[in-house]
Amino acid sequence: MDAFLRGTKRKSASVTQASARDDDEDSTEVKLAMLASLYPNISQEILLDALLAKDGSVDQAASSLHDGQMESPKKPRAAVTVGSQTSLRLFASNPTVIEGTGVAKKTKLLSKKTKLLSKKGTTLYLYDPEDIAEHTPCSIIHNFLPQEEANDLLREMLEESKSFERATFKLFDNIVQSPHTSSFYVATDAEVNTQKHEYFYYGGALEDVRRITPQLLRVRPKVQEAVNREIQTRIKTRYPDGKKLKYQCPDEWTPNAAFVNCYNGPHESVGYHSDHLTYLGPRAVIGSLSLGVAREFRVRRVVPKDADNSPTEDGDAQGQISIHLPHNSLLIMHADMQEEWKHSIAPVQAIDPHPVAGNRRINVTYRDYKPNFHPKFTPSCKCSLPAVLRTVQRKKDNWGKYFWSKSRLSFDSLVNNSLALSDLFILRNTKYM
Ligand SMILES: O=C(O)CCC(=O)C(=O)O
Ligand SMILES: [Fe+2]
Repeated sequence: MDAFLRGTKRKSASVTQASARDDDEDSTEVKLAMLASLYPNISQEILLDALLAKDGSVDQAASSLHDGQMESPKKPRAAVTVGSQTSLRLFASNPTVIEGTGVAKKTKLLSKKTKLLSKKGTTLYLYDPEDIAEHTPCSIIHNFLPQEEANDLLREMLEESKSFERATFKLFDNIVQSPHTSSFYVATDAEVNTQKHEYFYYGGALEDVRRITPQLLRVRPKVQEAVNREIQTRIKTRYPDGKKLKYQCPDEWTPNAAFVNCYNGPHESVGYHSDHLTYLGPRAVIGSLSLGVAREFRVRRVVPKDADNSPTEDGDAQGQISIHLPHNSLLIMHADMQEEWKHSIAPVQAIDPHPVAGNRRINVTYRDYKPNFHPKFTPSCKCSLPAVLRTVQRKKDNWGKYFWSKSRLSFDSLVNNSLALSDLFILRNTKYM
């Protein structure tokens, strides 16, 4: 397997296209990039296995690789196919697999009351919208658009993606490239200009910002309507007392920007991350439309640790869940996703080609950039670079609190660079309470 992050020694190169993802101290992508720069000849898959085996510790993974403890996996990993659901039986404490295994058949996998558990070190595969809503902070709508509309958007984005580039960011002296290509779309020329000159993503400005295309525009109100409906359902059915979460914006979700990702072939991917909150604000909701080749969207909860570094819940709470994302499905990442979970698109050995897209998957993430998180309100750190809005994910003390952190041009220690640790944004966003 090709290394999916390429570390190229280019000391003087500037960061050309940063990412909208929040590659924080615990980002798998950054850790993999560090390992890849230490072991450029070892495949991404082995590096990932080493990281997982050492609970995400780069140091320990590096020494196990150095000592030759990690071997190439003997068996290739399974391809993403739309076939039968088998894994769920391993995880459900009282599984009731009722019917159906085919591509198009709706498979009712669990009775509603069944307790579903993911296990540390294994992956729980979910296909059914009810299961997904129950066990993750996401909901999914299959066959979201009329078929022709989905294909029109897919064709348009396949054409656009011919000129997409890999996001790059700087890691030590290396320029690291993202393992897929992307571009960013906003509504007006003025917004294109503002995005290029005022917004700041992971140490750099976006160079490739485009005006929204006819098909992206056509689909946008449908996404808006569906996402707002799903938000209300989520609030009523899942949140404590049927009330929105603390800090969740009460206003209608209004998509005004879209990141579009293209994954060309089975090895293109994106590592575990949470999305940047700096311009979306706390409790961000994202509408993510998948087109073309079906891929797996993997999610896992981030369980905070005590002061003595022991997890506050048993390890299984962090088990990986895989959500199947077929062509024309709309996944909604709800308000508890970016703060408490991480997500990724895993590389696979093989894919089922799509009749229109061939080996490509297009993903459109519609986002609501909030006016009161405009860059003019973003505080700067001492070195006068704009700060980044983050939440405390790992430590039980202060867990869930928001803070403005120094933006890292290189891989610094996040904690030492924090500007403040407080609910400070509330000062100007009281309605979020
Ligand atoms: O491709 C996907 O489904 C996810 C993309 C993603 O996580 C992102 O753009 O931040
Ligand atoms: Fe993301």
